[in-house]
Amino acid sequence: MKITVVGAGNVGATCANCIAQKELANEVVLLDIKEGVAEGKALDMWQTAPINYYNTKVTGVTNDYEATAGSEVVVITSGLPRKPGMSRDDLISINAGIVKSVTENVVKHSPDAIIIIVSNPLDVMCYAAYLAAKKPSTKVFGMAGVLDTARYRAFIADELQVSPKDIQALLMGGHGDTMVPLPRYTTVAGIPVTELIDADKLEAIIERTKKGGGELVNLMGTSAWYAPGAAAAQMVEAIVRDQKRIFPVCTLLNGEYGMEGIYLGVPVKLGKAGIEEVIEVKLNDAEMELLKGSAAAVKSVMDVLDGMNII
Ligand SMILES: NC(=O)C1=CN([C@@H]2O[C@H](COP(=O)(O)OP(=O)(O)OC[C@H]3O[C@@H](n4cnc5c(N)ncnc54)[C@H](O)[C@@H]3O)[C@@H](O)[C@H]2O)C=CC1
Ligand SMILES: O=C([O-])CC(=O)C(=O)O
Repeated sequence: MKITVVGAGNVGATCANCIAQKELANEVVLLDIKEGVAEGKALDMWQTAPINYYNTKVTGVTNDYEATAGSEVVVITSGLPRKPGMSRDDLISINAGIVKSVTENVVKHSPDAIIIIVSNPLDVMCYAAYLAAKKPSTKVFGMAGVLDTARYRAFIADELQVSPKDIQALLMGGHGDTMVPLPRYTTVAGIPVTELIDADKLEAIIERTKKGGGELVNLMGTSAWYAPGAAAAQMVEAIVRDQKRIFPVCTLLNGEYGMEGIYLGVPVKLGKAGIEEVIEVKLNDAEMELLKGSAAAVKSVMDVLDGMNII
């Protein structure tokens, strides 16, 4: 089995490395447009195989989609990351064209592949890839919620001084500052988080989560990669091992949550077929208002994409 990661930058290389270390495929192909970069990073990774004891062959190519042919899963990370002072939405003018052309090339060589989008602005890049791929939306979706809930769970673990393994959480909406962490659906080893952390502290954690990407951009001058790469690899694992994991994933809504024709983060079941089920949890009025607000923010960026007339 072959898995391709497009974009051998910070996130793509990290994701490919996680996939190889978990031995999720026989071969991982890393593709980039920058001459030699994917080849170099793949070679460097492959030289960790004798140290980290894995067999997955990692190869790198410069824009050669022939080498990606027959991939079962393709992760698309190509595109610009933001710099301090920018929002993810500011990336649309460049990244929309990149995601469109990459998706077309991917589908040409791997028509049956499940495509996971990582490039930002995430929700709208999923929509762009869906339009370019001309495939069912169950096979074209995006990584954001796994990362955003991981940040939220890590902050809760810090606050309570407990293992991050014991924090379960749900977060919905777009991958922007309007995302909706849901404390009512957050537990610590089954205990509602609201019984363990007081409301003010929980609110501060929620606010930090919503701006979690920006916090890292301000620290590093570019955006995060360890957790994003690992999060995308965890989605790949759920698919190739048919795990039926329940993750928040950016997916096209077809009436769920009263919304239609918009990519938004909601809980789904992820397995061999891609998105096997969209799960509709009950939201109270306040939660629903927040979700609608987040959807409105995504919709305004979708309108920018439509105005670009590239797809
Ligand atoms: N969905 C999420 O939660 C997250 C999304 N991101 C997004 O992921 C994207 C990648 O971020 P980084 O890896 O940090 O950036 P990076 O700049 O380190 O890597 C991007 C790579 O894409 C390559 N690339 C550009 N155009 C290409 C094309 N047409 N074909 C193939 N490769 C191409 C570049 O040469 C570069 O190596 C950004 O848009 C960033 O905002 C980053 C973190 C989390
Ligand atoms: O913040 C960014 O620009 C990158 C990203 O999506 C994240 O780390 O959540």
